[in-house]
Amino acid sequence: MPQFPSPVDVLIRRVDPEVPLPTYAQPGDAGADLVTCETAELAPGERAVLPTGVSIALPDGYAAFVHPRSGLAARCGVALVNAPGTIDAGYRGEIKVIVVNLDPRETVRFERFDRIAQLVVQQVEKVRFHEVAELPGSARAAGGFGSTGGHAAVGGSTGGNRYASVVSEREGQ
Ligand SMILES: O=c1ccn([C@H]2C[C@H](O)[C@@H](COP(=O)(O)OP(=O)(O)OP(=O)(O)O)O2)c(=O)[nH]1
Ligand SMILES: [Mg+2]
Repeated sequence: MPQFPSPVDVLIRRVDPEVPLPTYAQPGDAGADLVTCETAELAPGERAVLPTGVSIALPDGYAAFVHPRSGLAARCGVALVNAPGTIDAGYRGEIKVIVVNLDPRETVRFERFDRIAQLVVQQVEKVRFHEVAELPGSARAAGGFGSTGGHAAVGGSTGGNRYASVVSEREGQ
């Protein structure tokens, strides 16, 4: 039988006395689902900061990350503005989720205790920065932002190394 590693203990406080605690929907899930305590209606393009009804105290050396739910993204176009949101170990306030409705047409409605995001708890390294005049060389050097090509194409092009073109360019505007 596979053994699950033993879970890390995290203190949690209900800010809303009725809120269900975050739960992992399936064994082995990385994220525990967070709910909204408020109903909210978001028109296309609208955003909201939704309270989850919980605050936590993470052990030093850990952080929690508020990730989007793929089902909400795929079915409703709901994203997190700051994905992933960072919950610092020292933060004792209520965890909030900054949602945005990216659907161009449909209004999205959240009911109280709908699951809106998922919390992934991870160990994080603290670094000490050492200033230098020159950094050591690397194969990538300063290349980035698409320097290796291979992006998705739009408008029926199949070119492997071309970039998606913006609509105004395609229409000659
Ligand atoms: O999605 C999020 C992101 C952040 N927070 C809380 C926990 C986090 O510890 C604190 C600060 O977050 P962050 O560092 O991302 O925000 P900031 O704009 O840098 O604010 P600050 O100056 O308070 O650090 O806000 C949330 O509740 N939800
Ligand atoms: Mg900050």
